[in-house]
Amino acid sequence: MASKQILQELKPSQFLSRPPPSLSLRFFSVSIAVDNRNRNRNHNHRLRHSSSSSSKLYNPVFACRTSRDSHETDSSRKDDDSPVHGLSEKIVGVLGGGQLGRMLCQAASKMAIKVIVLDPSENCPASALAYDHMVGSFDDSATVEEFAKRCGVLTVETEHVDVATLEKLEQQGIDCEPKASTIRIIQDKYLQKVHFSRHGIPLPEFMEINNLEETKRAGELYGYPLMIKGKRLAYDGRGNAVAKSEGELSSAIDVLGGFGRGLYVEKWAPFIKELAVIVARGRDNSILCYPVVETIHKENICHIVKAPADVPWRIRKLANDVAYKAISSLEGAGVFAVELFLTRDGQILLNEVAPRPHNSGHHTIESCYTSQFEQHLRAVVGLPLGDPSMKTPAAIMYNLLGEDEGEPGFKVAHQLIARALEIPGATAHWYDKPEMRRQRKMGHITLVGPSVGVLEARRKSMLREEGYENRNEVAPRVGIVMGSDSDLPVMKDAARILNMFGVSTEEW
Ligand SMILES: Nc1c(C(=O)O)ncn1[C@@H]1O[C@H](COP(=O)(O)O)[C@@H](O)[C@H]1O
Repeated sequence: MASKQILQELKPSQFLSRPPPSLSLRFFSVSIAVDNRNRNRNHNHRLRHSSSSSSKLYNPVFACRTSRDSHETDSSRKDDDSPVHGLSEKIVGVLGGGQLGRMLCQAASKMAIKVIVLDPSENCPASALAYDHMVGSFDDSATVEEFAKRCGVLTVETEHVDVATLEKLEQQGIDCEPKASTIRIIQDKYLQKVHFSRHGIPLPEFMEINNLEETKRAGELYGYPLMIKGKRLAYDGRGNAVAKSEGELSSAIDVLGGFGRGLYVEKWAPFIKELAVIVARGRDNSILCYPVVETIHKENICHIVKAPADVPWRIRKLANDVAYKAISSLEGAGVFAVELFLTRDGQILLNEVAPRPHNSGHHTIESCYTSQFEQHLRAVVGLPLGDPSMKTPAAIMYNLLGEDEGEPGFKVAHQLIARALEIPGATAHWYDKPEMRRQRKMGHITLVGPSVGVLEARRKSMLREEGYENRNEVAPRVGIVMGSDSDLPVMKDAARILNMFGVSTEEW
């Protein structure tokens, strides 16, 4: 297990060995590393991984604060063991240390809540900001058990964790939020579908497939295109394949790794928009929903999020109701993301749920009174949930996906960030992943401002998309207010005309 000290030694040279392409971004990266080194020196906190630390494990606050050297004096040890006085004394253990873990750490620092992460990569995005980082696999039973002993509450930033161990730990009294039962249901997308259909949540039709014959029968029943999905370990588009005809079934199944990995099919949902709702549940079972957003995917990966979604009030209400009902059927505290399809005929169907903060909620950092990350921490430690409403009229989140491998990829991303920094209302988030890969989520940019239309123009200008060089920010949005039901015929015609001219409307 690497100690923080080793990481401190590694990080600066790692920055130097990969010269960032622009001076301003170089400063950006280095300043974070330096801050962190100072912070760690001040706090002098490290996980002790030997069994000798077990005498302190009953107290999660003290468990992480073991003294640096065996020859330290009693008084320094006493100081090390003094209780923390953050907004919660619980140490939050997070399985996974990717960008979601990193943003949890950022939110935690505001409240002086201590977050420790378990992640196999020594320089994972959360490592530099976590109170501590245990280097190890969140899919390895012994490691998860060892890690859990040091936490007041255990949570996840990825659902692809060893759930059997979480169940065992819960039986031993370890507090997991959300509950292991929830992770078990969600990490298997087929089980997820079975669970939600049993709870009356509207879904695309689906069925398990074990061989080509069954898949062909599903194709006859549901028609084409047919969506084929892996049950487990599917994320960021990996694990989904579309067969446009019966002839494409075999190759789609091969792409997914064959029937051995566990597959199921879904009837193609004729959606006109993809929507998402972040839902928070506190330990007291109180539930709050964030505003409905529209998500735009490219090659199955989230690309753009628009908040609030430009859909009629009735659709927003329906989306909220479905999301609320779905999350009510699961156990445990935290934030959950509910991804939805809006179909041509105005139905809302559940696509899938994540038991953690989610890409569709990144905009909340700048646009909502309580970000999804702060909310998740509040929920799992048992603080009151915060206000999820938007404090800006609109937000757009744009993912910085790897455009190229290695250095050329860093260069493209950093050039775009440099342009984003000149846009009013823009905030750049860079996850500090050591390796650049095509389509990998490397960072994101959030734009906040007066309307989604204005922000869309700013986003396009940032990307230098054709026709937006002059920052054309005219994008009207008309509110339709009815005094009484008798206004309906007139208002309906007004809405139809506005729609004909591509002017977005909102009914109040
Ligand atoms: N993108 C997702 C998903 C998902 O989409 O299912 N689950 C977790 N994450 C975030 O991505 C990181 C891994 O990112 P990389 O694959 O780029 O290393 C996780 O640690 C979590 O923060």
